[in-house]
Amino acid sequence: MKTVIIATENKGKIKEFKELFAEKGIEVQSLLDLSFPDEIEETGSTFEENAIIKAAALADYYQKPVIADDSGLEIDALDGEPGVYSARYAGGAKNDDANMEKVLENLKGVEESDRTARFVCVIAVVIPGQNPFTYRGTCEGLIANGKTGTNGFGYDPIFYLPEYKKTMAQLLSEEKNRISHRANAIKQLMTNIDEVIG
Ligand SMILES: O=c1[nH]c(=O)c2ncn([C@@H]3O[C@H](COP(=O)(O)OP(=O)(O)OP(=O)(O)O)[C@@H](O)[C@H]3O)c2[nH]1
Ligand SMILES: [Mg+2]
Repeated sequence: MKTVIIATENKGKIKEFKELFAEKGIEVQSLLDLSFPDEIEETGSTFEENAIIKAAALADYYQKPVIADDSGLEIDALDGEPGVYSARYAGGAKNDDANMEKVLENLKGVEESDRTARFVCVIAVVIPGQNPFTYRGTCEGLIANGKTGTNGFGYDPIFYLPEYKKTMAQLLSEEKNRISHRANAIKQLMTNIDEVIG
């Protein structure tokens, strides 16, 4: 079976990458399967920069093609926050519940029509000796007034999809994997996947 290395330690992302790549008969190896020795600092100011930083760190070390996902939530009423800081919005350790509480607090009193937001997923591909390239997928929705649903990860319980009348966390994984920002970016990546898995 062909294998692709993904420079992530986020279990929610890994599950979705495994599901979406399994459909193509490709196995996924993540930072949870490898013994990469360093902590990767996400010092970029865009999803593209951070995704390239993560993929390049592993591609340099293993001398193999590597992909990475940098993603997050952009809320229009908060000028695009939490954006690249989505994982650590409430500070310190990554805590999905604290992050969602902070978003809900910051949007108190904001009317439904002004609660527009999108998930963004940028996938970077770094092949040793070549210029990196990226793919960007998005998914539009609204920030709900509270949390609903238990599937998915991150901000999914407060991300409402008017078309489905459900939050992202109420969708089955098959449904999320058809419409999500990550699914959208992976679809674009698949057009070039032979280069990445050699
Ligand atoms: O509800 C959500 N559904 C999603 O589908 C989703 N995708 C991303 N996010 C949020 O954005 C952060 C990414 O930050 P991020 O790209 O730096 O990843 P991370 O730090 O969690 O792991 P790594 O890949 O860097 O190892 C994550 O932690 C989440 O809070 C999502 N939230
Ligand atoms: Mg991260």
